[in-house]
Amino acid sequence: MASLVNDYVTAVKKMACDILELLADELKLQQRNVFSKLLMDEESDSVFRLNYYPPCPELQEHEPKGRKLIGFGEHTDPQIISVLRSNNTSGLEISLRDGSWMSVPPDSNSFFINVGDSLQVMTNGRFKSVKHRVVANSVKSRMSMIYFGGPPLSEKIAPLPSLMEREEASLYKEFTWFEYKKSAFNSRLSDNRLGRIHSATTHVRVDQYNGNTGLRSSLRVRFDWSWAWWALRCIIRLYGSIKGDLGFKS
Ligand SMILES: O=C(O)CCC(=O)C(=O)O
Ligand SMILES: [Fe+2]
Repeated sequence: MASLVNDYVTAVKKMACDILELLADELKLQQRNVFSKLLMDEESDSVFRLNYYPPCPELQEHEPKGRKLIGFGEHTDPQIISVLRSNNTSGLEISLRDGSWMSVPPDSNSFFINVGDSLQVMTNGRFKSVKHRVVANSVKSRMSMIYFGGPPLSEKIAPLPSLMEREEASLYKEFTWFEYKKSAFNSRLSDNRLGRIHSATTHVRVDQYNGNTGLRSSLRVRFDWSWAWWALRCIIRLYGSIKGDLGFKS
């Protein structure tokens, strides 16, 4: 199993590097490995994560129309690039400019690539890290696996001087990846992290993240208050029906 995961991560990392080199070409950067070398570095702080979202049958039955239960709250990925693969269950949504959410069609034969916050900063906003979330599915479980390609902890992240046009203002202050990760623990998942390091602000305070370094795999289901509310209502309903079975009046 461990070697299967390692083989998968090695292959996906290579693909992430190829994509980053194509992006560097697109930006007409002479050093086409300027992004990919951060993932290739021995000290690269990359993470591999498995997410499991159980089906939520109660959703269809009881949720008022239009309301969605959240499996993974809205956020942007903080690293450089994320490569996601899922089973054929829908749930992933991206936030559009007007604030509405668009569903990403599930496709177990495709990869979904996300620009991370660090790439947004290095490109001075030319590439944007898009906000996304996962909503619960009422009938099928969703599984996803994501490779998050991150730089070494000590790497300084700032807009690339070779990219900046004359007189172009740097939109972000420089920070190390370690600082960004550390401050991640002190904020909420949905916080606008990059807003805090915008060069108009007076200090660098960075944000959220699952702080482990190195390769890591984990299985988890995100906690969200809407789930707690839903669970509470299930318990109340269950309690009501048990009382009924036992002959109590509800
Ligand atoms: O499970 C998914 O489809 C997305 C999960 C995600 O965005 C993440 O783990 O950062
Ligand atoms: Fe994500």
